[in-house]
Amino acid sequence: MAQGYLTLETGEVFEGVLIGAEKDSLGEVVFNTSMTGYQEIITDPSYAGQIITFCYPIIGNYGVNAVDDESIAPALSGVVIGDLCETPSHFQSIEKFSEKLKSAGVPGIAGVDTRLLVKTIRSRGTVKGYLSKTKGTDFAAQDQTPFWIEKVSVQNPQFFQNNGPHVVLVDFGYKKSILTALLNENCAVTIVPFNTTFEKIKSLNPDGVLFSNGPGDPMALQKWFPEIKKISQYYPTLGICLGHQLIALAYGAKTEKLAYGHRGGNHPVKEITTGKVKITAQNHSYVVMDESIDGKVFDVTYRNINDRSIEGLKHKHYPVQTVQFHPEAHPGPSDTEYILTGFVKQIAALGETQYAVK
Ligand SMILES: NC(=O)CC[C@H](N)C(=O)O
Repeated sequence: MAQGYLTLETGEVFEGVLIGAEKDSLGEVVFNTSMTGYQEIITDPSYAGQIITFCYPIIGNYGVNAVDDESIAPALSGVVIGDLCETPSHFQSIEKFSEKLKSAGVPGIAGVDTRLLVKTIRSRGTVKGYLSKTKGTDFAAQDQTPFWIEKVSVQNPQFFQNNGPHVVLVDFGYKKSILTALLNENCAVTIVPFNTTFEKIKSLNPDGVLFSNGPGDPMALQKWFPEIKKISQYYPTLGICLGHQLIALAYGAKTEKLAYGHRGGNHPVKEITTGKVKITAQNHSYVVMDESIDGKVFDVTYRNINDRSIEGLKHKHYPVQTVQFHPEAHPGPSDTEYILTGFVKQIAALGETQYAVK
């Protein structure tokens, strides 16, 4: 295996051996603290454009299976790991982690002091990094931030027949587990491209709308905020992660970037109404700013225990709720699965009573 380097924009260089696809890569270097779930993490479309550092030291030990991918193809820019296991052991394993990276066209670097790298990101904030056989790069010349959502969203609507309520899933880069959770509740689901208009959604006659997770800065979708607002005023709506941020923005709130994001499977959030703490799966850089919330429009439903950031909103008049964390889990705990099942129950009940605005 060839020697390689991860050069940070701030000048630090980390050495290791190159794995996966043989190509140079530029990305935002982030870290995930989950102890398991590397397959779900690399296939989560929200990581598009990012180089993920796995904090857990051994990666690859249970291989890669045929069922846990969260999307058709990984969209991330690279991985950084400590100890790569090339002798996986698990009854479902069909290939090695390094083989998966290679076939998916994802470059990586192993044998890195990931603890030091994570400490560096924690002190510097999220920085860009360059993965290559050689040290360094001209970041200014390399730099361009594509509109990732366009690359990961479906091109055309996809319909899944079922005998329960009909949910339109607006795809900014949805995780398969969101679809699976809806199908498990017997929902019929239409997945639509991120730029689907209110009128088009109306023609699909849904019982509820779910705005998915997705990569990048939610402000990149600014021109769609009026459509998002209209849709959520007309249909019972759930927003997950990017979907949460978009709904908040559509109603006039603001978002900001965290120093190094929340990514992992053990983020504690408090449910305000009950005072109960749930352990959640998270993967985000941006948060809705507290002071930007209009208390006449939204109630804050969840808060992060570690930094008190907003983790959920509920509209005061419309049946609209949003969560910054991932109730569909995968990877991570399913403490908050009730949010998805509750949404389906809610739209089924509203459908029966002829939801007033509709
Ligand atoms: N998982 C997500 O939907 C992430 C949302 C957004 N891209 C962020 O980083 O904050």
